[in-house]
Amino acid sequence: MKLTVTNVSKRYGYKTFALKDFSITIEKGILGLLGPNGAGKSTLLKMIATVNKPTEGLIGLNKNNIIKDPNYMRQQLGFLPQDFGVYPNLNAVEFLKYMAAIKGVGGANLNERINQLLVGLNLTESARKPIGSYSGGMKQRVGIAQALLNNPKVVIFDEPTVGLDPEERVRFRNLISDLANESIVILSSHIVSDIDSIADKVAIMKNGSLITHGKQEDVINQIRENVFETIIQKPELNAFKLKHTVVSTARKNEQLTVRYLRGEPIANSVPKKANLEDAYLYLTKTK
Ligand SMILES: Nc1ncnc2c1ncn2[C@@H]1O[C@H](COP(=O)(O)OP(=O)(O)OP(=O)(O)O)[C@@H](O)[C@H]1O
Repeated sequence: MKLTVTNVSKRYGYKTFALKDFSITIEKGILGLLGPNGAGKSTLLKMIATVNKPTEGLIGLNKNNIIKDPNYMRQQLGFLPQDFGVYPNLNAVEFLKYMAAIKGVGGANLNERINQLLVGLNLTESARKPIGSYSGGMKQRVGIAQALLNNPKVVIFDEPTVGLDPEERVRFRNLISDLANESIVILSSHIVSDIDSIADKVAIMKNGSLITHGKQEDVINQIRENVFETIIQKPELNAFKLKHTVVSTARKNEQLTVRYLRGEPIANSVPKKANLEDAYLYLTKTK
């Protein structure tokens, strides 16, 4: 399995470039796609999922041009779009059967597959209730289930963990880590903690461009000497933020322990081991 995005641009109207000359090669495993709002993540994922077309460039799957032959991708694709909608009057089982029919998934194993997904996503108790009565997180889990119905070889989740509580996030991680042995799994988020414990590789985007792409440890290594901690007085925080990118603050009485990314080094700072959150902020905010 090899997905290649080559010099892809997407322009909306005359001026807005959602994606600019974007290239990436994606192989089996989990890729975390990170970027702030408007970076172009959804635009990229929709084009890979063949529901939007590039203005320029090529997208290929195993050397097949999927812009010309979208069905090659569609046959092996599972997609959870960001704005996924459900039919509120159907229950989860009915909805999954409906989606299976549309995708052309059938056969003797369908009921068993639906059952597996309902168990894997903790939906069995509510499976016979109309989806309209579900919480946002439950609807999202139905969306995840429909993406996995056809045992896809390319799985695209656009912001899959939106609305999921911590326990469900863990469940989601377990579910997709098995998939990654055989498939390309791409998940987008602007929340680093959704990605760092799960993704083999990460790609960081900003303003329609790829800033970096690689194994997590290699991306983190790029900024390894730029993370510091220091203690300041609470009223100093705003002035401090003008000079430095602050990753986090912890309050201790009137003092703050501040984790920050180096602009200019300041006295009494202690170097810290960088993590993916630091790298993401460094690469998207300080450049
Ligand atoms: N249909 C459209 N028409 C015009 N502009 C669009 C359209 N879709 C996206 N854009 C613009 O393209 C840019 C990238 O949007 P996109 O939704 O791909 O970003 P994103 O990284 O997914 O952001 P978010 O995290 O907010 O979902 C934004 O400036 C957005 O306003």
